[in-house]
Amino acid sequence: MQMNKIKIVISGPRGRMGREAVKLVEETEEYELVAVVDHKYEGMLLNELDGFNASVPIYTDIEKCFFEKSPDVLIDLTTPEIGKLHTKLALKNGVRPVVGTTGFSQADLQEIERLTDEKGIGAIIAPNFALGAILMMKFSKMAATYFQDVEIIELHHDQKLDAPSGTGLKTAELIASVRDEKQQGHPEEKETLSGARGANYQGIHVHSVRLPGLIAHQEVLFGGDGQTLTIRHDSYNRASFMSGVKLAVDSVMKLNVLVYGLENILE
Ligand SMILES: NC(=O)C1=CN([C@@H]2O[C@H](COP(=O)(O)OP(=O)(O)OC[C@H]3O[C@@H](n4cnc5c(N)ncnc54)[C@H](OP(=O)(O)O)[C@@H]3O)[C@@H](O)[C@H]2O)C=CC1
Ligand SMILES: O=C(O)C1=N[C@H](C(=O)O)C[C@H](O)C1
Repeated sequence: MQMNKIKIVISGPRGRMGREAVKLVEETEEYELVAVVDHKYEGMLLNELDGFNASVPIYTDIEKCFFEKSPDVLIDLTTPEIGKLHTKLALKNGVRPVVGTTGFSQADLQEIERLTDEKGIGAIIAPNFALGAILMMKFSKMAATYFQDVEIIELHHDQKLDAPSGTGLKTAELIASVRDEKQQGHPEEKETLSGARGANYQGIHVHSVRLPGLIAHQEVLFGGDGQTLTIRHDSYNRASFMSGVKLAVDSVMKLNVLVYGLENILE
């Protein structure tokens, strides 16, 4: 009996994450890569570019791609502005988005949720696909019920466009959901150098480090009476994100709502 494959379009295939996602889709028997979306190379085949084997068309017009290829799922790994646009266009065209792209605001998430509800199809926005990072966030939320004082340090490569990272922000949101807002540090503390205390999400300070040599890392530091607890996760390559991409693609086919964060579907 012939299996119905999940038809997938990847947006941002030449990027650091996009290349890994192309490999994942090619290597997964139940998936079919039907096209890719880029902002250049219209009309070419992906395997005409260095480092690719897949003989699928490259589109620069995502709606034309959806119309001609009727995919089930869009995997978006682009930039904050393009990722938002692609997610909305996917939903408007009945395609289920799996979004790794970060830099979405609360207003963006609300608009996307409104679209999923209107269309009755699922979407997944995952600030981090790495299993260990999802556990780091879950453990941090758990620890925050015992330790109210916490600071987040996220560390990334220096080509990253958004700060704080999607993971840093999501971690702050999860912690804030289980603790009362509080001001940390001395009530009269003053920054003598602007930004010294980092960004502030409901009293949680988030510090963003950008350096060559790094990939994706985060420490969540909790302080209590005479003790600290540090929860740390490190991604040393982009393959670390791919089992989460697969989980998201498989899950989105069964959803009819927006899921923001893989912690909501990880069993
Ligand atoms: N959720 C997760 O687990 C992870 C999320 N990310 C996020 O994924 C996103 C991509 O990261 P990364 O791969 O490192 O970034 P890259 O910069 O390596 O890749 C982005 C790609 O998108 C391309 N692009 C730009 N505009 C368009 C467009 N209009 N249509 C299609 N493609 C376009 C870029 O092309 P060009 O280079 O020519 O501009 C580039 O090839 C980021 O938002 C990052 O934060 C990253 C890692 C893990
Ligand atoms: O840009 C990256 O590289 C990453 N982005 C995501 C984020 O903003 O949290 C996930 C991971 O940290 C890598």
